[in-house]
Amino acid sequence: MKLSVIPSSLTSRLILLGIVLLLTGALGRTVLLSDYLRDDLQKQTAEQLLAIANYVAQDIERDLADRQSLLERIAGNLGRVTSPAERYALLGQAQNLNPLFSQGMLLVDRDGRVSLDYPVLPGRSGSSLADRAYFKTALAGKASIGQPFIDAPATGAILPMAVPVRDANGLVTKVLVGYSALHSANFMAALYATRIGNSGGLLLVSPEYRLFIAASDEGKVLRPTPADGVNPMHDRAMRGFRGTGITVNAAGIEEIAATASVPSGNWFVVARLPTKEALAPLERLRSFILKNTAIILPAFIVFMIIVMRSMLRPLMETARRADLMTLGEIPLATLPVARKDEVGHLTGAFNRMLSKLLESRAELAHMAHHDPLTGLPNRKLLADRMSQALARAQRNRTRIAILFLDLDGFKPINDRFGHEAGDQALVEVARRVGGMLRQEDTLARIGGDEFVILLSDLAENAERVVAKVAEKCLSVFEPDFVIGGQSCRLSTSIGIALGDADGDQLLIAADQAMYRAKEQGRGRYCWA
Ligand SMILES: Nc1nc2c(ncn2[C@@H]2O[C@H](COP(=O)(O)OP(=O)(O)OP(=O)(O)O)[C@@H](O)[C@H]2O)c(=O)[nH]1
Repeated sequence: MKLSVIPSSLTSRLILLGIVLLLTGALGRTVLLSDYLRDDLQKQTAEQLLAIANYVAQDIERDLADRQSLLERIAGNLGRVTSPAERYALLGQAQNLNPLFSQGMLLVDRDGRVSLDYPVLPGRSGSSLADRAYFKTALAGKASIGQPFIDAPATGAILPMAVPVRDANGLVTKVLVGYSALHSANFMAALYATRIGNSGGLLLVSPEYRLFIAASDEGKVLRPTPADGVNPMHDRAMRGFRGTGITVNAAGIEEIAATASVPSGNWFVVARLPTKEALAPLERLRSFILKNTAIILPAFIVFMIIVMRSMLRPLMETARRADLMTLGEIPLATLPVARKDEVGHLTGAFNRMLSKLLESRAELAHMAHHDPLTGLPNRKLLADRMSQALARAQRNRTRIAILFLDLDGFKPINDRFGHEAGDQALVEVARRVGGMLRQEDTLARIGGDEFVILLSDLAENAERVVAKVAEKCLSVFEPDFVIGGQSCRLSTSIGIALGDADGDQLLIAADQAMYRAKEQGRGRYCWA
């Protein structure tokens, strides 16, 4: 990802990250759930279809068994009567008691000719069934179910069933045939009417005749089954496979299918449902998650903006105040630590850094205004104090005094005892002279062995006061100095200037007066 597309604001980045996580989460959930649920749904659908197929197959099996046993009972009774009228009455009675053969019953002679039909319908009596396989099987002494056929469009497909009629010796004398309309209410009407889902349904298949015997889809009834190779699962079912599977039907639609046997008819029931429909809940779940995410997203963004702003407010405030400090719009000062979190930590660190900065700034300021050896104010600070004192003097009609001190014969001390010993002597001079001054007076070191005393707010008796200070100053040099372990004498020459106008002029005047003191023998003071 190019850096330029990442927003520079932390809030925007976190919101962007949140959106990415939210979308990834939604997408991840959709993909993972889809995979997990797809298998589950397919398995569950297959199990349900198998249960339906088994249930329908058992129902048909029972219907066939009921019909066969009814037919056998009637055939048994027929064997005991001989006159056509009695036989007709017997058939009528049986039909009235249990109308399982909705299209009636036929009594067929051994040569295949229909000798009796109930109810009497045009064209049936006298017709021949000699070529029908079910007739031949029944004639051979075995109950049989024939290939369904359509007699008249109104009745739909009819299923013929046949049983042998035996005489007292057990010989097959006739064949009793029963016709059931497949879609009659007490037969397979339910199968015809059953839909599984919107586009799924049931099929009853005869592998023997390669026919759809019954189907939820009326258009398939008595139509040939697909050719081999068109529908792999159908091919397996035709070869005897019973169970569940996923296949592609003749129309090219993938479907989940389950098969169950109807042994009496040598048929099998297929319960099927297009996979797309079976997995529809998955699609609904997917679109629910995506819609949900689309609804949540704006709320999430608003929530994130509010939370981020509230969490980052102290940070923004810290940055704002730090900006103002660097621009000099507010004084450097520590910031309040509002919270004990990372922002609080950062603010604390900022405060500590600021303290260090203030300390080193104070140190620098001190260094800029003080003599590093003696710690006394330097020439710059002296100039500041002089200008302040002069301003006061002009305001209050007072004067200031400058006492310019230059040590006498300091060079030989340096030469004799070394520079370090000379430094000690300078520090001692600063200590002694500084010690005899008042708090409000200023002692500055402005050069190698040059010191200046600034006395301010002097009134009428200025000369007397200043002279006294100059004398005291000379007196502090009277005790010997211990330099390099040896006692030495040290003195100073002092030039004094009094005034209230120009500080530089006062300094020059005091300096010149100091030179005169040197000329007059050193260890004394001279007035400018
Ligand atoms: N130890 C030390 N010596 C310094 C320092 N700054 C200046 N000096 C020395 O102080 C001396 C001052 O020179 P001068 O005032 O001409 O020497 P002086 O012997 O006092 O002469 P007069 O003022 O005429 O009495 C020089 O030798 C400088 O090297 C310092 O910080 N430490």
